[in-house]
Amino acid sequence: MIRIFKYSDIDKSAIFMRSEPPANVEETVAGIIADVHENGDAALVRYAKKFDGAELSALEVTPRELDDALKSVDPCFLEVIEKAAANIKAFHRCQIRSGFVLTKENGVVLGQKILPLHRVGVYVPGGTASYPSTVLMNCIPAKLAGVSEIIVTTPPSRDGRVNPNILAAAKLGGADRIFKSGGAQAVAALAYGTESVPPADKIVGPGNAFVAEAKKQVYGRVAVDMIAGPSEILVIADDTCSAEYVAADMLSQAEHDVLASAVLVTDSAELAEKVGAELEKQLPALPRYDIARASIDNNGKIIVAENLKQAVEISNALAPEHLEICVDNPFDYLDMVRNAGSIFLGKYCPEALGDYFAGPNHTLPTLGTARFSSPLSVDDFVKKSSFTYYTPEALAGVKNDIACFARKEGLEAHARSVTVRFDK
Ligand SMILES: NC(=O)c1ccc[n+]([C@@H]2O[C@H](COP(=O)([O-])OP(=O)(O)OC[C@H]3O[C@@H](n4cnc5c(N)ncnc54)[C@H](O)[C@@H]3O)[C@@H](O)[C@H]2O)c1
Ligand SMILES: N[C@H](CO)Cc1c[nH]c[nH+]1
Ligand SMILES: [Zn+2]
Repeated sequence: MIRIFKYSDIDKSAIFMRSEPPANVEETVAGIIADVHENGDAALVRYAKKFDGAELSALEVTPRELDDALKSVDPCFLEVIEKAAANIKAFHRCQIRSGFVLTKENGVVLGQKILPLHRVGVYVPGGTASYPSTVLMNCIPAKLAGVSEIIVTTPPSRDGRVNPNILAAAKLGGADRIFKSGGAQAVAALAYGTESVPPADKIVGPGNAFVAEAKKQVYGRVAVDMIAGPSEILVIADDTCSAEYVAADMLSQAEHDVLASAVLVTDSAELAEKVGAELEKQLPALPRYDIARASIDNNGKIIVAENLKQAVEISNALAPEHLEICVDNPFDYLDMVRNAGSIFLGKYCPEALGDYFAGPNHTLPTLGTARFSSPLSVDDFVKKSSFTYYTPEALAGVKNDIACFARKEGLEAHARSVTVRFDK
């Protein structure tokens, strides 16, 4: 049963506490990373057996496997992912930035170049569900940025294959190579490289607590996008909302993971009770009942606030991955939102729209990291270089300033590297 809190009456730490990851996740992940670093492919094959129940003879998906899989995919599904891909492309195309050049009258030229990353690893979750949508959400912005090589890695199913729908999305999204490896071991392979898996410059994509922890641990050796861990939804709703819709939206994220979190913040004690009852009504019909049940019981919350302004403040403090503002005038509240990965406005904007179709990215910061992280975007797949050009006359005009600055730092060689050009 979900817990209902009255905001004014309770200890705030109970509200702001996040779900605890499994015990020893840090040590487990550190051990797996060290093993993959040392033993390469052999460790990946061993973990595929241990965690995914798959006996692998090769780690990479072959062109033949890809072709066979594509033939087996439902043609209606192919049409759907093509429509979704078009929406995702249209949205992310607006994120493409070009460099700039600043020229001054004295001949100085300054500028910034934007360069795509060379090789990117995309983690596609596949433990308890399969996520072709994640393939599109990660490969499309990488492609638009101009990444040269996109490596997808995802857990194999027990028969040693990759779900054909994932392969179809990988083909559509422009993935260059696909590997059968999941969890912390896949992240380690992308960070260090193995005999089969080439090391990536950056690892992107969401995953469970093991994947999120592994990305934290390899950060520095490679770049990572963000902590995109177990899914979260926070719904702000008033008494004009349908309890049925609100409960359905909460369950849509609860079903991802026992560690997922679904929260309702409302100014109506009546809606709070109704949504609590509605969750109980809808839960038993879900095929992923056990996961959603555990998520709602352990991490679900309904918070009754004094008014909707306070509801937005509570949401800002929680910094959820997804925020739904289910009221009649949602745009009235948009400016007050400070921390949220992706915001869904109005009563006909269930979060699943964003998971699959609308266009904005669904790889989003979790665990309160929306305070400082952004949704995955084209920006994640580029880096910048700046450039500077000075004429002799322009350098002469600033030589004394630079020499003065360098000497104040005690760096005589810096000063001389400028003045030497004018010593004769
Ligand atoms: N934040 C986002 O943008 C976003 C998007 C999509 C999905 N998600 C999240 O991705 C996650 C998907 O999780 P999943 O589990 O289905 O797939 P997953 O691919 O993330 O994890 C499966 C792998 O976890 C590893 N693992 C499982 N138990 C382990 C253990 N005890 N010790 C070591 N490793 C272990 C195994 O290697 C397994 O292959 C969910 O939490 C979902 O909420 C987040
Ligand atoms: N809600 C997930 C992000 O937290 C994304 C997703 C993919 N498929 C379904 N949902
Ligand atoms: Zn989802």
